[in-house]
Amino acid sequence: MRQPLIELKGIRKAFGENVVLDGIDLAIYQGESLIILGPSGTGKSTILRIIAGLLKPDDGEIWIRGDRWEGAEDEVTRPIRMSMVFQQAALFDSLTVAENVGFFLLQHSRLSRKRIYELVEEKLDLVGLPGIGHLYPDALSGGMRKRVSFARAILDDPEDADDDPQILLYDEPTAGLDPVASTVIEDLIVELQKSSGCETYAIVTHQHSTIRRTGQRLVLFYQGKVHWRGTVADLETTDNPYVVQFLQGAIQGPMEALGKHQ
Ligand SMILES: Nc1ncnc2c1ncn2[C@@H]1O[C@H](COP(=O)(O)OP(=O)(O)OP(=O)(O)O)[C@@H](O)[C@H]1O
Repeated sequence: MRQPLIELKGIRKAFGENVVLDGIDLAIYQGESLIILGPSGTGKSTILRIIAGLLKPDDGEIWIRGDRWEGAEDEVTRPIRMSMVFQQAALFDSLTVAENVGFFLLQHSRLSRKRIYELVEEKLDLVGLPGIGHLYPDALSGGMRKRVSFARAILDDPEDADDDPQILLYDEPTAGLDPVASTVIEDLIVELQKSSGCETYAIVTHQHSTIRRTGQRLVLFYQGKVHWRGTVADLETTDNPYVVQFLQGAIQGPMEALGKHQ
C-alpha cells in the first residue's frame, strides 16, 4: 500500500471543555488534493493548524513519510516544508505586494534583493498578477489579495532544495469571494498543482464549487469526528446522511442546524 506523505492518527484537541477533535485519523498522499469539509466550528481549521505545526494536539500521532514527527513546534527538525494560505489573506498592509510575497526570503535567505524581487515577479506572474509588486494591499480586491497570498505560499529559494514546499494547505481559499472570483481562485489552485512544483495540497472549505472543482479525495468532519470519506465522484451517489444534508444545505438531518460551536 502507498505510504502517506503525512498521516495523523487518533488526533485529539480540546480548548477547555470544548473537545474539537476527537480521535481523528487522516492521511494525505503525494500528488493528491484532499478536501476537508464540514459545517462551521467542526475543527477543520484546527486540524490544518495541527498539520502545519502551528498547534500541538493534546493526543495522537503525526507521521511524515513513515516517520513519527514529535517536534511539531521545532522548526529545525521539521522534515518537510509546508506552506499555508490563511483564510484571511494575512498580508502586511504597511508593506508592498512584493515585500509581502518576498517577506520570508528577504528575512532569511542569502539571495540578493534583486534576485528575490525577480523570483517574486515570477510568482506574481504565475498567479496572474504581473507588475503589481509596487502596490500596497489596500489597493487590491479580496480575490487579488488571496492570489498574492498564494504567490507568497509558493515562493521558495531555488538554491535551497529543502526550501521547496511539498504540501500546500489552504484554509477556506474562496470564503467571502463572489462566484467569478471563486472560479479564478479554484482554477489557480488546480493550475498551481501542475505548475508550482508542489503537487500535494489539502483544502478546508465548505464551498460546493471549490469542492467539485479542486478536490479529489474528501473527508467530512462533524463534531470532531470523520463521518464520511470518499471522492468527488462519490458525492453523486452516496446516501451517507451527513453528505446528503451537507450538499442539500438541509436543516433536517444528523447535523444540528446551529450547533453549539457554530
Ligand atoms: N485558539 C482557540 N481557543 C479556543 N477555542 C478555539 C481556538 N481555536 C478554535 N477554537 C474553537 O474550536 C472550534 C473549532 O474551530 P475551527 O476554526 O477549527 O472550526 P472550523 O470547522 O474551521 O470552522 P469554520 O468553518 O467556521 O472556520 C470552534 O468552537 C472554535 O471556537
